[in-house]
Amino acid sequence: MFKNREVLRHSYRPLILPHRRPQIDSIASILAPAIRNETPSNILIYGKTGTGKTASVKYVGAELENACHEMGKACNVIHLNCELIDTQYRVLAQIANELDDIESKSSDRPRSSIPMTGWPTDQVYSELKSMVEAIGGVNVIVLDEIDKLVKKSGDETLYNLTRFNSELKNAKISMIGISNDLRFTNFLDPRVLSSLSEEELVFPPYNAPQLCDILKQRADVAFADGILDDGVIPLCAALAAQEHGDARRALDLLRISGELAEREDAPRVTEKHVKNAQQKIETDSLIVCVSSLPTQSKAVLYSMLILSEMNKQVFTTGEVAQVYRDVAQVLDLDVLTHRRITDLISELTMLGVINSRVVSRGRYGRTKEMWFGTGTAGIKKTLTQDERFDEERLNQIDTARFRSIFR
Ligand SMILES: Nc1ncnc2c1ncn2[C@@H]1O[C@H](COP(=O)(O)OP(=O)(O)OP(=O)(O)O)[C@@H](O)[C@H]1O
Repeated sequence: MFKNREVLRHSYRPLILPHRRPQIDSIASILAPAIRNETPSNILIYGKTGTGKTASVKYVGAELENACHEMGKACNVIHLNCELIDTQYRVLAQIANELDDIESKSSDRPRSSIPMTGWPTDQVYSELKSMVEAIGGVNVIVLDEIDKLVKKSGDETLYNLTRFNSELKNAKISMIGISNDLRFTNFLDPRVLSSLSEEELVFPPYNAPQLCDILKQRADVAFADGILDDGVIPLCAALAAQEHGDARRALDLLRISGELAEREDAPRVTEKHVKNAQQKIETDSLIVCVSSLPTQSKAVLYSMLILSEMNKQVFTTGEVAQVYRDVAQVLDLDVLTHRRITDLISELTMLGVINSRVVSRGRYGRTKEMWFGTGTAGIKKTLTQDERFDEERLNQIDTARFRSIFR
């Protein structure tokens, strides 16, 4: 089935990125001064998930390093993922480590010894400064998922990095921030924001024909010849285009469709495999979402499961609240107010764990009705894997009583 499955993985970096030429050209022209040993403007890049931001920045970064290398100019591009590196200390230490790795290949300068924890931040900062100064040239620091850094540690790191240039004589620093959530800019000091966003670029979502081109390019290398039915790529592209034009989702759909076909020894990948792949992705993400819920939300959800196991397809907030009180008691949780339960139900709806609608009951006012969209087996398994949802305790809930109330 597969010639090279790795090509469909997120980590694979294609040599050509269809439909990103304008964005790539913009980044390249903003970074071009590095070739003349001048400081490029800082860039803030924004776009929904899977719109090729990271891939495009890495592509231009590699081209820039090559071009500078050929012209004998010093230039380093350091790419940090702030989901993992989310404190000022780690950002500074990681930049130092990466510069070390790059430099140790081309010079016999002794390696820096900044540990990943332990030093006062001031010391890390001044060690990094002397290191950058010794290396010289232009250093482009890419802070991918920059919103995570700001959320965790505020804007101090960015403030310090933006004032770096004024303290350097022999070297230059420029920054690229990448994010799919612009709300983080509300937490930035206006001076930091204006410095970080000297240039701003927006990556629009891909539409279905564009996703088709991206998938075709990867599929040619990934799959054995003629193994994909004609409708497979257009269907993956259409489904991912509905999902805010996410190339990562499109690639996942194509890879999982192939894996499902392979597992059942099918001769070809068909549209049926794509539909099953879509369902698998949705179930998997639902399970990840349920497992990360706070305990009280899990208790509310468990109450809904009890109702659905009584063959109640649709239930109301009042019914959920009634069952919840018993669930909370057997699990030794504080019993929340009706108001809080209503809030948690709204959150579960927003997360897509349950469906709900508000219905009018004439002179009795309005009430919320809710129901599960997909099967509940995965949700139940995930909830009962939480050690606080002890089976023995849950068995103490008097479901027979509810059966008689809610008949
Ligand atoms: N134009 C493109 N051509 C080929 N592959 C692409 C293209 N755009 C994105 N991809 C692929 O889609 C996946 C996601 O892309 P990328 O990581 O660049 O998205 P992103 O916008 O940075 O997403 P996030 O905000 O979630 O980090 C990667 O595997 C990447 O190779």
